[in-house]
Amino acid sequence: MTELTPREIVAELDRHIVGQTGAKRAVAIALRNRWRRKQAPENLQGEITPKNILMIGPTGVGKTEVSRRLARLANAPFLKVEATKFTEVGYVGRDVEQIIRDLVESAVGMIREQKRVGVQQSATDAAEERLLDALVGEDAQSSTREVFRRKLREGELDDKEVDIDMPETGGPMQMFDLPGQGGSMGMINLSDMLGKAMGGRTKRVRTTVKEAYKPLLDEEADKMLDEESITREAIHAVEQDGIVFLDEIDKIAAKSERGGADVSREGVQRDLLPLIEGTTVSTKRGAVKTDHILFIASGAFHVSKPSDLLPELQGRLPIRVELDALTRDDLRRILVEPEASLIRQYEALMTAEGVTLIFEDAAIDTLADLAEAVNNSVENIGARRLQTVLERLLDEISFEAPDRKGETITITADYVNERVSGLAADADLSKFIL
Ligand SMILES: Nc1ncnc2c1ncn2[C@@H]1O[C@H](COP(=O)(O)OP(=O)(O)OP(=O)(O)O)[C@@H](O)[C@H]1O
Repeated sequence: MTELTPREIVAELDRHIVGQTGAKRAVAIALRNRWRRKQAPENLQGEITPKNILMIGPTGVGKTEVSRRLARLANAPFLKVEATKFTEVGYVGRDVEQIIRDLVESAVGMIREQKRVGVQQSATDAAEERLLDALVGEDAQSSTREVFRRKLREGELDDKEVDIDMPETGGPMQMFDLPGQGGSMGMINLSDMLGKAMGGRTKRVRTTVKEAYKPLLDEEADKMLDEESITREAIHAVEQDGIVFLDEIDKIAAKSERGGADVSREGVQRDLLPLIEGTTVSTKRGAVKTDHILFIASGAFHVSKPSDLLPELQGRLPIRVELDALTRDDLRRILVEPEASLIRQYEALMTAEGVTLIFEDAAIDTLADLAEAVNNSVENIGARRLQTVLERLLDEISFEAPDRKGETITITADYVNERVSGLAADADLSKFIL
């Protein structure tokens, strides 16, 4: 749980996202409120539910990015899902609960990863001991063992064959759905179950030291990780800190009088309601309460309006923030200011080839001008346009880079014009290439 103040959270987000102060402030308050709730008397904590957010703004202006960065900052489980996914053919009501199941799985991955780091050293030690057992036998003199340990660490024994007991995997994972329980809730991993029941069967295999090392390391690490506590912590993280980003909510906002597809859209809204209001979802890892999960819904609302959403849903998304369309100056700043800006990414990629890439200021100006022009003439896809324009600009250099090791390549405005302007001026070509 982060103890950052809203101002500090906004400052952190500023390192990655240009502008959009309203959205940054709203998510910063939402995150701080979580910390505040934890300070409140226990009997009140259950009553304080998150104030969910509705982000309104065109595509590619940073709605997802603000939310994703917030989640990363808070070390919170995060899931992005498109609301329209649930209007598709074959959709059956309860499927929206899959959102929570997926969130739990992402939290399990996150917690497992954190814990693996913690046991890395002991797992390495244990794997080494097992390899030494296989190499010199368990009863060897300690001096012999140490000689082999040194050789092992120096890679001298990589190709030596050893017999090692490995867990029996029993082929591909066998999963089946328990009838009548819906979705993957009833999903049981048979090999897990049988493995546990039989105390984890192993099989002796002959392999090289090098081949054996990684599986042994994983096995030892997993032995040290307690699955139950991973699951428990994951569910706790989802319930207390989870963030769900519901994209394209505007596309399921429609008055139902028109029938057909609209009925299905309203159906999805009705299905989403309990999740947002707070319910308990069954997952294969246990029950998950959704009361304190933060929902950030987002949409462009070009055609529909937030008031076209079901009143109950409107009430559950009380915080409204508008994100601005990106101006030419925003696009220019996005090229250079974020810590992992596209330009820095390309420079790093070229550095890997021994090529130094330098962008002149005038070149960056021209790139911003062109991105804005194509956004205006073809379709406004916001900052995503910078990716297509830069890719086009640099594809030749990217291709040739391995032959240009040691060179410094300066990107000038002329080079930008030469590579991209012609395309940008031709709307038909731009549609395909930029
Ligand atoms: N204001 C911004 N500052 C820095 N980068 C941005 C900004 N806006 C967008 N980007 C970059 O553009 C890409 C698309 O942004 P993002 O995914 O946030 O779009 P979005 O507003 O959520 O759109 P959509 O609703 O279509 O998903 C991302 O790579 C993001 O880093």
